[in-house]
Amino acid sequence: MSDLNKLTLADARDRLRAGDVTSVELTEACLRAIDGADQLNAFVHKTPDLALERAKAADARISEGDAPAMCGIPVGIKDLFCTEGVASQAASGILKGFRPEYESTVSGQLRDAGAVMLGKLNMDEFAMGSSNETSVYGNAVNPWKVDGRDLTPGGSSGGSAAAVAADLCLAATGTDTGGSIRQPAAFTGTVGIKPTYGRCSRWGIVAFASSLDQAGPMTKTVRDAAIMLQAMCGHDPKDSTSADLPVPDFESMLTGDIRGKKIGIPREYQIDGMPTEIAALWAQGADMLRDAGAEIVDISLPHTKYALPAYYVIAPAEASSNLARYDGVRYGHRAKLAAGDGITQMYEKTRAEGFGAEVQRRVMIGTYVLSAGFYDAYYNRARKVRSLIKRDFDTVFADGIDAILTPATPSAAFGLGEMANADPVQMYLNDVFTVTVNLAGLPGIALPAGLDAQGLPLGLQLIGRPWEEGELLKTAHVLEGAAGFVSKPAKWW
Ligand SMILES: NC(=O)C[C@H](N)C(=O)O
Repeated sequence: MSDLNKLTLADARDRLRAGDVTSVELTEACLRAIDGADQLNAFVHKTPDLALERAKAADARISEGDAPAMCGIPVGIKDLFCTEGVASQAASGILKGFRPEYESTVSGQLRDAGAVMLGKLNMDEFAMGSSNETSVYGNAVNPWKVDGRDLTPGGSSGGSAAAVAADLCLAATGTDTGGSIRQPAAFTGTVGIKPTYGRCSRWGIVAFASSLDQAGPMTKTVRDAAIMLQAMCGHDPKDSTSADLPVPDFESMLTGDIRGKKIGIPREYQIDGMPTEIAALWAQGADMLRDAGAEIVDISLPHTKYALPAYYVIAPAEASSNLARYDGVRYGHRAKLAAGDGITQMYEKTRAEGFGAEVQRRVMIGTYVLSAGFYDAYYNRARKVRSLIKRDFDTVFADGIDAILTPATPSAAFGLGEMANADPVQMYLNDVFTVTVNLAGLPGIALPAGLDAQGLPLGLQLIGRPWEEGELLKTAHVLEGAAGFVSKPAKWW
């Protein structure tokens, strides 16, 4: 059977359970697709032998009637997740050759549920970036193209998004610190959900900014996101911020009924220079939800404009602390030393060689804002702003708002090279609609809702109340159905 790689996760699950198809067949179809897609540079470490071994084990489980939903499903894992015995580099030169002896909790949960890892996916170095261009492996390429121009798949989970959009895997893991799941999803016509902070364990995921980082699924449909998220959630005593809360059956919540829900439209997200197509799509999204029986309410989140500067103080501050561990002693790369070099030169040379320019920039910014003379002026201030942003959301939710609708990104996918060489702040502006959600610890989902005039996908974002991913997925599912986005990129790779 050909084209099995094009199935949705839900269809594949149903067909596996019905005995229509085997995990080995699904896995082989994905491995063929991956081998034919080197130009996309999405998979940076392929594990075909391991995948086939796991697929056979999954088939055995399914035939015994012991089949959790993810059993036998071929997936890609972002290079930020530590995977036992398999290269895990966070797309950084400093982790070259690192093969963890342990598995991250989330990828371990997927493995234990029978999911089949096909390999590791490209990303921005240490998840710092919005275009995948800071990767030590070179950037992944968006399967969507216009006028023969290569486009970014977004970042940092750009390899995950490209792989799902190009049907190289049925679904992938991503992580999101300031938009890294939702922006690439929007750029590639795929679905990505960042759950509430604390929903998915961070244990074994290379840390960027620990108070913001969350894992989540990247999938072809909202239903697939519900199924995969279920398998990624749960309490983990190894992560002190992991929530000890029951995980609802997300898929069963996709009832299609959102009558009476109150959807907020925040006026501060109407930013200067927003492309008219994005403004129009946003308005259409609101109309679709209204037509489905929701009430659309204008709301205000007054501190929104301070979110981006606060994020780009807090995230680098935490990164500078987290990345201090890469010193040439414990992990990966160590610089060659000259005669007479001491430990200080070893640190300096190793870190100068091992980290790329964006990572170095963030370590320097982070160190600066945490330094004794500037701590109050920058870091503490940013933390206060963060509290105000969270309070904005608390207020609208207390007023009865169930979810908030915004654009996912301020533009469609841009050309590779277009922003990488510009002022870094231009790149940071990509996160204008997404960082508030991380700062407030809320769940947010991006889903494809239309095409721009050039034929590129555009995404909308829904932001939910804390711990209400099920309700958020329900609303997203209705919006997905109404938007009827079915386009796929034309194959050129
Ligand atoms: N990690 C993320 O969520 C991506 C964000 N654009 C950043 O560079 O911080």
